[in-house]
Amino acid sequence: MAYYSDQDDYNDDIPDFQDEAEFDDYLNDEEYDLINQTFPGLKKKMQEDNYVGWDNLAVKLALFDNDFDSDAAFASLRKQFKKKKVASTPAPAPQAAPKNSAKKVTEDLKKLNIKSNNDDDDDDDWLDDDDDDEPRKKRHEEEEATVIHHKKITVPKKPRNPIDIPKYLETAKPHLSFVVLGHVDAGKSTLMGRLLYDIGAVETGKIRKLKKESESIGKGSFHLAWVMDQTAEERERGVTVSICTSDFETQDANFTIVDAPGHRDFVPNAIAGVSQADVAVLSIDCGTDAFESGFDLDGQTKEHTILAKSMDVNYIIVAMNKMDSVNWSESRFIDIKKKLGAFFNDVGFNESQIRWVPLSGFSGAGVYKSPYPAEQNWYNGPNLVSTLEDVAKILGTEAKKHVLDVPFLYSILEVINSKKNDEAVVSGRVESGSIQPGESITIYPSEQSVIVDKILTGREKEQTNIAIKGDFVTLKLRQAFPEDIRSGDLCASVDYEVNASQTFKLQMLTFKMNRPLLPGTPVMLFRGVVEQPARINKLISVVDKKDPSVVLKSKVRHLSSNQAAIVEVELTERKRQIPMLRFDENKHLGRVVLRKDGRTIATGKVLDL
Ligand SMILES: Nc1nc2c(ncn2[C@@H]2O[C@H](COP(=O)(O)OP(=O)(O)OP(=O)(O)O)[C@@H](O)[C@H]2O)c(=O)[nH]1
Repeated sequence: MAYYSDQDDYNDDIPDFQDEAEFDDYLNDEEYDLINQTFPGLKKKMQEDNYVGWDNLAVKLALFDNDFDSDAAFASLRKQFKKKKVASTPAPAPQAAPKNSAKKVTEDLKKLNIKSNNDDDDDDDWLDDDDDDEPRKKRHEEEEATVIHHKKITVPKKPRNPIDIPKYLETAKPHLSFVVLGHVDAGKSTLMGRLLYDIGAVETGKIRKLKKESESIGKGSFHLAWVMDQTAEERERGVTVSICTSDFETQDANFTIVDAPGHRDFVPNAIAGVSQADVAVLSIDCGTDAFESGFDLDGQTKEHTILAKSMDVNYIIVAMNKMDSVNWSESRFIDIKKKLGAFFNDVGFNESQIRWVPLSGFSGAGVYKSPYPAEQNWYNGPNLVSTLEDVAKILGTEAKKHVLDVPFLYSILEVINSKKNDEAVVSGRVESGSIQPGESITIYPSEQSVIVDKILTGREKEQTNIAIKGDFVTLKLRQAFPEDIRSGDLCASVDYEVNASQTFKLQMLTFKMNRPLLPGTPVMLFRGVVEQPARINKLISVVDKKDPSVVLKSKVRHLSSNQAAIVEVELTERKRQIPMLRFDENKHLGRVVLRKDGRTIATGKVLDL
């Protein structure tokens, strides 16, 4: 009886299946049921025993050829595929082993991301981070000890119904993602609730229900603030949630609001949110003294703004909120604009990158359709939605330059449960290039090559034939091992190589620090929605902030606040690596943030892997 492999011919009776979906379609109902009963167990066994090189189709064909007898199918698969060495496999005794076998085992372990016994990294170093990071520590500990590498292909599969991309780009609506930042109680949730409601993204019935609920607990004004949370709750949740997104559409553009749950008082979540946003909407409470307390004392507004700037967010839209509470006072608006403007300039935003919109999230004036009241007779500029549309057009034109002749890169933000065997459903953001149904992609770090079966977009999750840079889409993937996919994983064109290096060179800029930064310092490294313990291995040089090619000092013992430097960083977590990219490969994915003791100490660009 013939078994499937890349090289073998099939048994004459069975057609030459292109992929698993085709095989599933070939089965009659009874066979399909039998496959579904036997396949998960056998697949699990292949994974647990660390067989490599096989795929779902191979397992299914083995079952089919062996009349759905799992033991017989396993016996045949064992003949075809080899096991990969894992940590529990005892290394050969040193005296009996060939000269370089220990090195080989270590290398094999490295490939599998398994911490070797010889590894003297102290993963607990980073435990001195403050309590803020406690839940994350737990998550790291709970993660599986290995990343199983799967079958990787390098020859791309063509789209099922190819689209003329240049033509598509001429007419495609721009897409803009934005994160809402601001001090506690600055009116962020009310503003977003108002926006979604006025735009028609929330049904009136739902708002009525929320209003009733909020009034019943004496917090009538909260119904708008609850809209975002309710939308998030109703989504089908996957195993990991790092950020939530809400989509809405206007005549001129598509938008995604990025919401990092709990980011209000938890900077790491704000980092995750900012990392997925093209622009930041900064909500400022213009109420008497409220701005001053948010801006001067707490500093959250400042830290968020600095983070946004250093993470490639190049536009800031200032929602001058709660203007109703100061009777739409022009002088109050001017006063705050002056103070904040000076700070934005210090951070590196120039005038053309900042928009100021007076509004009231509560009444809706200045948000979308509601007109300003008579007292506001001094501002004739666009409202919040028109401002967002303007920026979407500018950035959309820019994004379209990064669609053709560049690799497809996609950050997975959420893994959504799927009931189907071998189907993974993921949501995330296209970081560069484009994707169409039928194309193959590889997911890192598990290196599994999968087929994009469907692309879903927008609030209604409608099917689309293409997604391009900047789009937030859900991908339905076939031939996948969903159990080995996590939020933070990276998808890439199959002919694009993503490096798995644990050590890399970083050009970084230090923030205000309490203590100097020494070689060996343990830190938490944030890249997009993932974070990993890391260590500053070497301080290579101090460079000029404006021109990093100018070395100011090459023997560096420590780094102080506000310095630009080239350093070597090592990821000390061996359990699961971050697929890294250089800054020159992708401006977004090649950026990291470093935190220590609950404070952001530096941001950086990955130079070399
Ligand atoms: N006067 C006035 N009050 C507002 C406005 N927007 C929000 N508020 C009130 O300000 C308070 C805080 O609003 P939220 O929307 O919950 O603020 P937030 O920034 O999301 O709050 P956190 O999530 O706690 O950071 C609530 O009591 C709101 O009713 C506004 O435009 N005008």
